[in-house]
Amino acid sequence: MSDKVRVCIVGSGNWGSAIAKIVGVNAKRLDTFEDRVTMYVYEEMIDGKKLTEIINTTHENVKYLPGHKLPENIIAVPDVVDAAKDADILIFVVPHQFIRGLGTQLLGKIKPTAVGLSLIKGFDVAEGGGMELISHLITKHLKIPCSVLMGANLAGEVAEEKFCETTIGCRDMKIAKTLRDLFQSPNFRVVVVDDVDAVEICGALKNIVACGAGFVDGMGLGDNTKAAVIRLGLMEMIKFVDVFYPGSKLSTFFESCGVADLITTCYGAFFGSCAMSSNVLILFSQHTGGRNRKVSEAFVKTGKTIKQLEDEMLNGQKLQGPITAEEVNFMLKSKGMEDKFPLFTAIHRICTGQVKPQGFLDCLRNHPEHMQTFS
Ligand SMILES: NC(=O)c1ccc[n+]([C@@H]2O[C@H](COP(=O)([O-])OP(=O)(O)OC[C@H]3O[C@@H](n4cnc5c(N)ncnc54)[C@H](O)[C@@H]3O)[C@@H](O)[C@H]2O)c1
Ligand SMILES: O=P(O)(O)OC[C@H](O)CO
Repeated sequence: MSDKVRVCIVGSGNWGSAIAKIVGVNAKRLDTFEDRVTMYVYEEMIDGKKLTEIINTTHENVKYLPGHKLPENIIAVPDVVDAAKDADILIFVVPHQFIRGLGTQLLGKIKPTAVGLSLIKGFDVAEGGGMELISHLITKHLKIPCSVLMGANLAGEVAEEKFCETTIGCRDMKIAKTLRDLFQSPNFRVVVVDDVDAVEICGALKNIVACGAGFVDGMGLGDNTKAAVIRLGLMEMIKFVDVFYPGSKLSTFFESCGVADLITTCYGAFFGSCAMSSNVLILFSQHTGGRNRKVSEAFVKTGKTIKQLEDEMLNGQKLQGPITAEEVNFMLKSKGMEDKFPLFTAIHRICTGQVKPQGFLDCLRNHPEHMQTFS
């Protein structure tokens, strides 16, 4: 790369907007980068005004990250090609179901020397029952190398500048420093590793496990049960990487993208507050944390479908866990391997109404992890 590095953020949802706060500040602060950072915004009308115009005048994404100012050098652009065509670094951060469509629009329209960085947690279903990593899909379609950034990073907390860590899985260590510098801040600490596929798979699979954690909360089971879900989920994540992407390192699962992301997504903060009314103490409590956990808890408590709850609870934000479970199941089924990943399989069946949430306990009880044999 020569001259100043130009950056484009492809996506402006909850995470895209939170990361724009950090990237915007760093691009302005560091001489290496061009100040102006473009952000592709999927255009929509909010109270009769275009979201891009609102962002460019008020510097707030009032729909997906209300209450937080974006740096003024973040420029919202409604056309993805206009936003991306001059960029040296393309940060992909859209819900994974939209990446194929955007890739098609960008084909042949970006700099051939550009590099990609995917913050997208999910998979793509390949023809014939296989699955493709989103970073591989970006490389295949756009002919650019693509690294990944995944971690225990609830967007709201990152936007509030609460301390956290993240993991960059970098394909080419020559650009590791540039990528690290673009994201690192006092409260967003970056560790770069070279085990790229495992980093990405951790980010995608933890969303399935988060649904399991939500079921446990919905059924009123305790923290011990949830810890079992997290542990069995982690074991299936490790096995998944071992079987389908052999050669990865166990240490990657101990980075922010692994165990730490599982914990933050499956727990989330529990906020309590109280008030006095007619001498009666009223307690209010609210679970925040990950959307997958939250919606899955409501799924058990209300009996509504995941789609209904996504529409009702998330104001346009998108769930990744249930569709990732479906994509993983599609592949496991086609390979006759559903029983090797019983937790992922049960979560998919519960999300799609094939099995009642109460059936999840049977899955935990009968998990192969408990079927030791002794000679
Ligand atoms: N939100 C988080 O806390 C968080 C943290 C880390 C990683 N992630 C991951 O980042 C990715 C993006 O998540 P997010 O939270 O920024 O998004 P989000 O859930 O807020 O999704 C909404 C976004 O999708 C856009 N959109 C809607 N329809 C579209 C279409 N047809 N084409 C293109 N875009 C469309 C909306 O305009 C909006 O920008 C996901 O893979 C997610 O798992 C999210
Ligand atoms: O809100 P979720 O469940 O999509 O999770 C958000 C992030 O992935 C947490 O790291």
